[in-house]
Amino acid sequence: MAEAPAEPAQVAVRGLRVAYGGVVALDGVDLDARAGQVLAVTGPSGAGKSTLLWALAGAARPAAGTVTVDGEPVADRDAAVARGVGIVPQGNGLATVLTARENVLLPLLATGVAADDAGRRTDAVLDAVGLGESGGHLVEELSGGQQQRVAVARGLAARSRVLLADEPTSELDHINRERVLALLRAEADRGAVVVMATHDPEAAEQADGEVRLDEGRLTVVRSPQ
Ligand SMILES: Nc1ncnc2c1ncn2[C@@H]1O[C@H](COP(=O)(O)OP(=O)(O)OP(=O)(O)O)[C@@H](O)[C@H]1O
Repeated sequence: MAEAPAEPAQVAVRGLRVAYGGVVALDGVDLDARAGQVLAVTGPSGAGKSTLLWALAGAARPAAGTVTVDGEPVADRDAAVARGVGIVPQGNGLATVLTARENVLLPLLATGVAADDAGRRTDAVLDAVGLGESGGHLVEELSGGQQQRVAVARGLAARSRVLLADEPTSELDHINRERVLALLRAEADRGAVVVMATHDPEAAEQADGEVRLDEGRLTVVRSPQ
């Protein structure tokens, strides 16, 4: 994997339009997201939140406009990964026939992290999400909320410069939601750009800023302080 620069990331979206056939998912979206801040993306179902996150992750091809990280266009997923952009996808994207620990560990090994470091990181993030005792369980044996926390752990383990989290608390009880929000806050404090799509008004409230999508159009609800 190309080594991502150590400096804080700058994310900029300009005039972004993404369409799936005749369905316009994003239309003329402008956005800046800064290191050290958690930005919430809210809006009704189908408004374009996941599409925006995938565009930031280099996995949605714009019909118009640009997504840049550090001023460089994010043309595809490889380019995004090279700039240190990671995503916790909606629905978790875990391999259900692997253990929780393997789901966190294997991507680290695949990106060249040394085995002992990868093992330590994996155990630390599973502990952080409250799953230190469950690492050996197959994902398919875990509850939906436990699976969601494994996906968050996997996102944390990557130590991304830009961490995108799509509904990371949707399956969680109060205690675990607060735990995950605190971990996302810690990622921002570490210097990451954190962008979180959420339906949860209380989660959005805890973010530094909030933008809302409605039928693919973005408005700023609260500018980051
Ligand atoms: N792969 C796809 N093919 C066709 N249309 C799609 C595809 N993905 C999303 N869409 C459409 O694009 C629009 C935006 O979808 P998106 O998933 O980005 O919304 P969302 O705000 O994340 O919704 P939710 O809150 O329900 O997850 C919707 O009209 C959706 O039906």
